[in-house]
Amino acid sequence: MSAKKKQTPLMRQYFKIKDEHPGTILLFRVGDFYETFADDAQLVSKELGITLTKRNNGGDQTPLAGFPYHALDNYLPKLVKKGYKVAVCDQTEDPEEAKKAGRKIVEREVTEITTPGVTMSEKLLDHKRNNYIASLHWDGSTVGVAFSDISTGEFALSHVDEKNLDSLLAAIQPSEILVQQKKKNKLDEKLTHHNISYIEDWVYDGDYGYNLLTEHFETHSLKGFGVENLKVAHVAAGSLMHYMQETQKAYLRHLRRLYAYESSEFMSLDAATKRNLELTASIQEGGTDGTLISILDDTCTAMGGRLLRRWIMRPLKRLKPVQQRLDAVEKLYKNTDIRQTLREELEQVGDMERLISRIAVGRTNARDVVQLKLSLAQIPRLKSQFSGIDDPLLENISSRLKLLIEVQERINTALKDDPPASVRDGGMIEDGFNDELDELRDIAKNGKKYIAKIKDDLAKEHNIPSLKIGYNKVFGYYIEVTNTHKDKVPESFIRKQTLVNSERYITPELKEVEEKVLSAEERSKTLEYELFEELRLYVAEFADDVQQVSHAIAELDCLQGFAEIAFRNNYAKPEVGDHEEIDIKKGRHPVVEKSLPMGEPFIPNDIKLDNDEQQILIITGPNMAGKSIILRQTGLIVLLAQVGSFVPAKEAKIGLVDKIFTRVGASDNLAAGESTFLVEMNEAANILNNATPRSLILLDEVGRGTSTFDGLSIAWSLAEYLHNHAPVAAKTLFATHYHELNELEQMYERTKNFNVQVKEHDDKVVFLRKLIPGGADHSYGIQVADMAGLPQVVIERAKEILKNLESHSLDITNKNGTIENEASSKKEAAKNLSEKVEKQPETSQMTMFQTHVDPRIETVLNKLEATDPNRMTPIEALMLITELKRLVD
Ligand SMILES: Nc1ncnc2c1ncn2[C@@H]1O[C@H](COP(=O)(O)OP(=O)(O)OP(=O)(O)O)[C@@H](O)[C@H]1O
Repeated sequence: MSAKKKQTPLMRQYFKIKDEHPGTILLFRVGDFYETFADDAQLVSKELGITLTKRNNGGDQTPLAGFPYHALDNYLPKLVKKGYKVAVCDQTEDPEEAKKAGRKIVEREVTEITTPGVTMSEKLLDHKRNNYIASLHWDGSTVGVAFSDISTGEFALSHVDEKNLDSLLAAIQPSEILVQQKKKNKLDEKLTHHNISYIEDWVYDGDYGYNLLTEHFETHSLKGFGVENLKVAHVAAGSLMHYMQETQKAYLRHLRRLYAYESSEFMSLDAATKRNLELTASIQEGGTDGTLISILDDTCTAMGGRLLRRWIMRPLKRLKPVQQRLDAVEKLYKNTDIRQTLREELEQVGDMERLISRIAVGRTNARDVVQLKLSLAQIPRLKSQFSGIDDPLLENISSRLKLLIEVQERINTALKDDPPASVRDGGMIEDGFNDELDELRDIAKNGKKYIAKIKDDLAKEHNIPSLKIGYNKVFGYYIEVTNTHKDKVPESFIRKQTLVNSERYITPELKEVEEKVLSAEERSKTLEYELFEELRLYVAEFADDVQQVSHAIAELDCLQGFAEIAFRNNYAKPEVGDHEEIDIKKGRHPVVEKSLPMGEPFIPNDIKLDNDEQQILIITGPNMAGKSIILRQTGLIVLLAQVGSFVPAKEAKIGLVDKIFTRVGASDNLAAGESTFLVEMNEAANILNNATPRSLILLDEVGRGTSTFDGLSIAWSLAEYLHNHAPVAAKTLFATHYHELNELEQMYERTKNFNVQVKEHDDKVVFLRKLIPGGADHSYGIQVADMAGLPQVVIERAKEILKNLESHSLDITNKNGTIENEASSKKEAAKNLSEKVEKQPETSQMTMFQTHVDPRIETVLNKLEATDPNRMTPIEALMLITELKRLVD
């Protein structure tokens, strides 16, 4: 609303600035308040629960909502957490200056825009996770991606094929994504679930982006960063740099380098797999309870915590770096003393990575700088721990731990150990650091002493023992005399103020001293600020070094964390190799084993998968038997191994996996507004199109989101496809309630049946949780329902119905002949069935589905069998159809 009619000068200024910052809430500083007007005021008042009032605007009443300036740190994060962008507009001159220059209102400028993806505020950042903003640019099916975390200085570029974009975004989980305005109505639906900011089209034109980057990095090209060839990503990176500069309004001197993010270096995990494996967020509440990271994070620093999250989201795919991490973990695992000391030292390291970012950009104070110094002081202690360890990765980390002594010393001599939070009020700089400052401080201090002396002298001279000297902003130092002694006051005192019980005066002598003290104090505050700025810029010059050290510390922290967890939770070092076998002995689920009720042991299981004999394992077993847990623990063990961690197993041989896919049938995706079954099928299609022989596929009751027959058919043909169609042939665990799938074992040589064992005792099921070869013959669904406490009458009735269904299906089976009746051996049976599948799909379907035949079909068949159409009148035929219709309705 930029009203063009008569406006007050203040409102005119407001609307001008507001128009210059579309899409943001403008917090407009007026005196001691941040105000919002018009539509912003309505919104802010609703979102923050603050009062909505009105302000006179040239006769009109403009809605107004505001809060005191000191509440900014409280309210601003609340708005940004709700997904808004917030621009802070400050007064950039003293009202006195404005008056002198003949301006009616002070000048104002937007000093910072905070958005979900671009912030340095500790109130908005989680110290254990990166806050990424990504930028996308398309060229055909190639997507140029740039992403950055401005709070740590990371800035990466990548090219991905459009179909892999989901996986990349799942790995970085950006809080905000930048897209060119003209793509607005053409975005893929998956992307629209992200927080998207649309950027003006011109930013994507020509060399603008590339030039912005080379200007910032002060280079002629981007060759030195190894990203020169990522042309499409240059445009994305340019728009990202443009956006970050526009919002931060500062020189981002801590963005020191670009790097190429090679998706091909990392195992691919799409968003659904990350969700299903509950890596960093639980499916139920979205929190971290019950997630892999909640078990695995034993890092001691914020930087380590963030890196661990990145590692978990991007497991490695190449052997050498995996082995290097595992070897380093082993060294630290075996060396408990060193590990414990390292942990103690790491506990003392602050978040250097974010400290240096704030210092570099200028959103900082002396406390941050002192904190940085204390963290740097830990480096020699960390380094000294490595002397006894012979390990290439740990040695490499040690060599990257630069001591940065000169920075520490400079901070040490410049700053007091416990400086105040404000940088404008003095008290930060150490005595003896700057001569002029020492002199000014002396004057201020002596002046105060002198004032105390004046007080004593006056009290004595005029015999007023209670005479006081005070200070306020309005008339500076004053003498205060209570009414009891009023008559003793000499004429030389100049009266300034009358209070209820006392009078206040000044004297020329007092004013003279005051002038000296105050100007010295003012000057020293300004000088302290200047000295602090000088120090800040000096420290900022080391941003790159501090970042490198931070990365080394983060890596060390993750490795020691893995070692500590392995030690505490009894994990084993996996044997990772460049082969195609997965052989896990006594594997456990890292999260479930920690959350079982007291006294209930976790039952470990073996899993062997390969590309020759056991490519597809069909896992059956009753509800609650533990099928899903076996699938998930296999996925997690493979993932942990490729992250470089020990694994919850007695032994594990892991052939490098390039992608893990996990699908759970009928998973809820109502938020996305899609039918659960459609989602399930989309996901299945995605697997078949992307899996390779190196992939691991975990299918948990896929197909159950539709009718039994459809579901079974889909599950069956999925398994067939995975077995038969090169290049898929991916290792697959298929948990299912469709016992019919067990027939696949007879037909396809690399398919094997397993079941999770249970025992029946007094009509109750006892879960043994053991995975054994062979298919399950029973579902025990009714017994499980009984255990869950369904009313007894429902259970009894269910048993009756089941009996009925089973006897009907038996009849049909007998009519068609069972596989066992037709064939003497299992092998032959398989051959028979496979022939049927190939030659006579209808017959084979009957065989496959026989235990699920609807009893109504049988009735219909019986009726038809007893009918001779040649002997029926048209009316009789019509009546028969009506009767059959009634039967099936
Ligand atoms: N190996 C195990 N040792 C101990 N408890 C286990 C084990 N596996 C599973 N459980 C327990 O059994 C519960 C059910 O396991 P899970 O969800 O895997 O069953 P399921 O066979 O997939 O069931 P459904 O078919 O109903 O989905 C788990 O939540 C866990 O508490």
